[in-house]
Amino acid sequence: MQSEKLLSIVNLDKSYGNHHPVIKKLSMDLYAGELVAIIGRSGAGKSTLLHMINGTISTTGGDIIAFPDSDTPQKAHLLKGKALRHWRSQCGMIFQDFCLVPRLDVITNVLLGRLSDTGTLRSLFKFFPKKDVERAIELLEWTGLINQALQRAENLSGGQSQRVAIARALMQTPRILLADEPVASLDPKNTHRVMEALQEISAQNIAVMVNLHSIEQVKQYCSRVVGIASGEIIYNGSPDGLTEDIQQRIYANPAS
Ligand SMILES: Nc1ncnc2c1ncn2[C@@H]1O[C@H](COP(=O)(O)OP(=O)(O)OP(=O)(O)O)[C@@H](O)[C@H]1O
Repeated sequence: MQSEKLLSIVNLDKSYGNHHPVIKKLSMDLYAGELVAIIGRSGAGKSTLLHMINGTISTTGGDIIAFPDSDTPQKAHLLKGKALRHWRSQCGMIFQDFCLVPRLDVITNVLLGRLSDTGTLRSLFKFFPKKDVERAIELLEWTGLINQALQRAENLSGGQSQRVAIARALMQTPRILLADEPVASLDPKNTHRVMEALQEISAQNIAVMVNLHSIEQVKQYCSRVVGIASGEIIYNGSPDGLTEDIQQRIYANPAS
């Protein structure tokens, strides 16, 4: 049975100001349960793509359709205010530098994933509904960090911090998780734990889209890979089909 299509990106364009376009007529779909790697040279447009999906960077042209086959498809790139906040709760994001609040304890950092629903003031005074606290505990158990729940986030290692960031993103029970170079600063052991966590998330029928720099990681963990060069898709398919020739085209110097 075909998985549910969660996202349809159609002829997406992006230019920053009057500069050359960084994303050009890019089209791709995303399905529930996939772990899709986005690869390409530095500057190829990978982060820009993820941020446009999440609504933190505006688009210049084209469409990002959320839940295209549902009864209520939405143009995600046009959402504002409450509707945009709701989309971001359905489409979580994690980053290379984790973006935790260092002086807050680990469990509060996870609970901050519910900020849009809880409200800033309540969160500041650590008033969280019981069901949210129970969910945060569950997520910390899953990430193997329950013993660190009351430690300040600033005392965690990079790998632990990234797992907390993942738990925080999962607090909203998103349908899609976007990960912008989540293992770029991690050692091999922590990279493995984070990539395994992303695999487990996709196995829960969540679509995961991850920017990666290592072909080895793509082949080891991902179900599909999209190779981008200068804002255009060069390859979209199985990691096994990523031949030397295709890799050369993806990583070719744009000036050559
Ligand atoms: N705010 C901005 N204003 C102008 N140009 C920008 C801005 N953000 C990104 N760019 C440019 O857009 C292009 C794509 O950048 P982007 O960060 O999306 O690439 P990337 O593939 O994620 O690179 P990396 O792997 O180094 O993170 C680059 O040429 C970059 O310099």
